[in-house]
Formats: sequence, structure tokens, C-alpha cells
Amino acid sequence: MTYLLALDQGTTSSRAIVFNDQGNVMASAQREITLSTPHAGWVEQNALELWQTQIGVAQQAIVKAGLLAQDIAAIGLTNQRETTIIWNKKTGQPIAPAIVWQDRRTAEWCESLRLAGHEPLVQQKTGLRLDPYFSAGKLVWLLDHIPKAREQAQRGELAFGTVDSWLLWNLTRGARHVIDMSNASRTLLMNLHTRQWDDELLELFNIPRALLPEIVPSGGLIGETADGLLGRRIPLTAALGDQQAALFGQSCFKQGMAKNTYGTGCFMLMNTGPQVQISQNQLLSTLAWQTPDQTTHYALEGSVFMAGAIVQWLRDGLNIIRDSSDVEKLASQVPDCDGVVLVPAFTGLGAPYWDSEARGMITGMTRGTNRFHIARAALEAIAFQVADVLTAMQHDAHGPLTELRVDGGASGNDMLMQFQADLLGVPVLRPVVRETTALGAALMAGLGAGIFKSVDELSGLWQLERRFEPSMDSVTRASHLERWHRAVARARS
Ligand SMILES: Nc1ncnc2c1ncn2[C@@H]1O[C@H](COP(=O)(O)OP(=O)(O)O)[C@@H](O)[C@H]1O
Ligand SMILES: O=P(O)(O)OC[C@H](O)CO
Repeated sequence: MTYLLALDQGTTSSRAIVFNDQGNVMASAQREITLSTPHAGWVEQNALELWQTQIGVAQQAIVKAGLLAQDIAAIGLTNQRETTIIWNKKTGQPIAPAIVWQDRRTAEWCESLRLAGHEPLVQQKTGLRLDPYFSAGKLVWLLDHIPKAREQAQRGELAFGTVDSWLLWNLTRGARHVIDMSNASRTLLMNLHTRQWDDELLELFNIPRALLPEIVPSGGLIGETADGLLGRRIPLTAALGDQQAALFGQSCFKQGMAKNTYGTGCFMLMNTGPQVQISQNQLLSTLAWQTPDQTTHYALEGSVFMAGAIVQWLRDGLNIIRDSSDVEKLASQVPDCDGVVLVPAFTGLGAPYWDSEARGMITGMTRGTNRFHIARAALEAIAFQVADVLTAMQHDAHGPLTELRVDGGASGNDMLMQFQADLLGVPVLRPVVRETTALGAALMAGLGAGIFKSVDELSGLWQLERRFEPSMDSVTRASHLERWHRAVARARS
């Protein structure tokens, strides 16, 4: 039997999963990550903790599977995207905490570039927007605020990377300073058409080129784990951003196929094939992956910042549930929200609104409103945001989607999935393996190591667990959406 190890460094935890070559989970290990918010709008993590937890769970997963390092044919890495780290090449020490994708400290930097009229050029080159979400602003912030960082960067003493770069640097003990193409496409610095760092953008943002990693394909030999880390050296044959990995793990290999991941946020990606398609409807264009045969796929993406995180807020902010999975029981105590709508604009709104100023709001409350209604409205809010993204995606795709594949922590919630299918009017398909992010990384690693000969060989591995059929009539659907859009308009004003 051949085994593949997926390393999945996410926002809330570091995970490692051992798969066999049929895509079945053999063993897994997971550790939570600390997140700190030292100022309003700031979100940071300790880069060393990301590395230490990730290597720790990798060792644990191999042991739990009853294997030795020599039994692992290859490693595939996948990660939270956009999160920005700069470290000293000599010491390997980060110069500051990692600035997490959710961090909004660079809102003013983005606004000034937007006011100067640069957004159309940036969008045409990168497929992205001038939003604090992406890495470039975070990188510039570090260069401008950490003493001596800019001079050191100019002298080539520092390295910039997203989480994949940082982990690959550590896994190879500094032998490789690289970034995979899908992660590079989230930095605001890679030209989506040439798949190279863009000199014009580097100049516009004043970023020294010496800081940047080498861009490598998502699948193919990147390097080997350093001696002593996991026992024997293991080939590192894949790296890709977690949402792109989930698209791959969902077997969305063909143009027009789409998935939505319900994690901390929600990320819907649709494969648009080998051509870049710049969105006309407030979505992002991104690189999905480049396989070892040099085939590149692109995707349209709708990123929603608050999804499962709303449920965490019910748990930690309102204390009305103990565990995230309790929300379904609470919400099903009432037949509907009784007019209550929750707009989860806690950190503004992502796609398709891109409004940093919008703030959270609960509308339609009466004396009869109770925690059951709030819990239900929280779940519905996840589905409403996804519906807005899907509408935009259908406009970009010039046609309706025929199905939506789903995964991520909150996709286990049957009530949410049924409401989602009802709102979309599209069947929602949940696979047996819901760890599709890790699966995607493992399968890509298998391709990179030559265990699988082509992507076609992988299509048969996807298995349906449950299909949610839409059952809501169109009048009810329209009235739900109308109430939601009215609430969104108020949260934005
Ligand atoms: N049954 C559930 N219903 C709704 N949300 C859930 C449920 N179970 C987990 N979640 C939410 O899913 C998120 C965790 O999903 P996961 O895919 O592990 O996230 P990430 O990859 O972003 O770390 C948490 O925000 C949690 O609140
Ligand atoms: O760690 P996750 O699963 O919340 O994913 C984060 C995304 O990659 C951010 O773009």
C-alpha cells in the first residue's frame, strides 16, 4: 500500500492526515492555534507556533497510522492563504508575528491606492482587489513598521512568504525559499497571466524583489524534509492554498465545476479552465493549480469572511451554545426566524460587497425573539452570503450551476445544507471524505510523486455521502432573499 501525508495548516488548527492511495483516511492529528487581536482590526499568529504545531502533528499522524517515515511516499502541503510572514534568512527567526488574512490594518493603504486610481490595473494583472485581505499590504506594513526591516530586505537578508513558504523553508531547513503558484496568486504581486512576479506592481508597492520566494508549480518535486525531522527524508511533492486544494479534493477538475467550503469563512471556487477569467461581478480570479505536466487551471472565487466563525461567536460571545455542533439543535426549536435577520459584518463584508465599513446587525427583533431565533438566523446568514456569491458566479459563468459540492466543518450541519439547497435552487452534494482540503493536497502530492499518472485517474475517488435537493418554492425563496438584502443594506449604511 502507498501512503501520502497531507499537512493542512489552517486558521484555527494545524492538521496532518495520512491517506492511502485510494483517498481513505488512515490516521489524523490536530492542534489548535492561538490567534491574537492586539488592536481593533488586527489579527496575528505566532509563526513559530504554526511551524511547531504543524511538525508536531505530522509526527503524531505517522505514529497513529502505525507507520514509519519510510512508508510515506510523499507529502502534500496546504495552508491558510494570504497570511504574511517575514523572517531572517540567517537565523530563521520571524521578524514579527504573522499577519493573518483576516487582519484589516492595511485598509488605509488600500484606500489610498484605490483613490489614486490603481485598482483597475491591479485587478487586470492579479485578478484581485485592493483589499486588506491580500498579502502585499501586510508585507509593506511590516517593512514600514519593523525597525530596519526595509534596509535588511534591500540587502537580501530577509525572506517573505505565505504560510506554505514558511513551512517549506522549515521543512527543508532553509534549503528552499519557494511559494506555490496558487498561494502566489493571493499576494497581489503575481501576474496571473504570466505567473511571474510583476515588476510594475513591485514598483508601485515599493517592495524589494530580493525578499520574494521562487514561484513553483503546485504539483512536482519541491524538495525533501530535512534529516531528523520525521525520521527518513520524505519528498515534498505538492503545495497549494487550502481553498484550491479543496477544489482539487472535490474532484472539480473540469471547467464549470464548483465547491463551497464552510470553515471559519466560506470560500466558493469554480474551475474556469486554462484561461484567466476576470470577474465582472465582484468576485476574485485566482490560480487554481498547476499540475506537474504544466497544465494550469484558474478559478473564480467568492470569499466570505464570517461563516463558521458566526457559530463560534454564538459560543464564545453570546454563550448560548457549548459546542459549535449544538447550534443545529437550538435552531431547530423554532420553525423559522420569525423575521429576524443577522448580518454578520463583524469585520465588514467580503464578496460580493467588499465593504470594510459595514458592521454586524440583527434586524426584525420583537418581544418574542429568543436565542432559538438568533441561532437560526446565524445559520441562515451563512447560507444567504453563499447565495449572494453564487448569484455573482452564475452571472460570470453566463449560466446556472448544476450542483454545488460542499465541505468544511459547518457542512456537517444538515439544517444549514438543506436551507442552502433551498435558497440556491441547486442540489448540494456532500462527499464521504469531508477533509477535502487535506485530500486535495495528498492527491496532488501523489501526482507530483508520479504515483498517479494523470488527473483523470483521480476522478473515480470522489464519493457522495448525501445529496440535499432544493425543496423551497420560488415565492418563499424570493421573500427570504428580499428580507436579507434589506438587512444588508442597513448594515452597510
Ligand atoms: N455543526 C456545525 N454547525 C455550524 N458550524 C459548525 C458546525 N461544526 C463546526 N462548525 C464551524 O466550522 C468551523 C470549523 O470548520 P473547519 O473546516 O475546521 O475550519 P477552518 O479550516 O477554517 O479552521 C468553526 O468556525 C465552527 O464554528
Ligand atoms: O484556514 P481556513 O480554512 O479558514 O482558510 C483560510 C483561507 O485560505 C483564507 O483565504
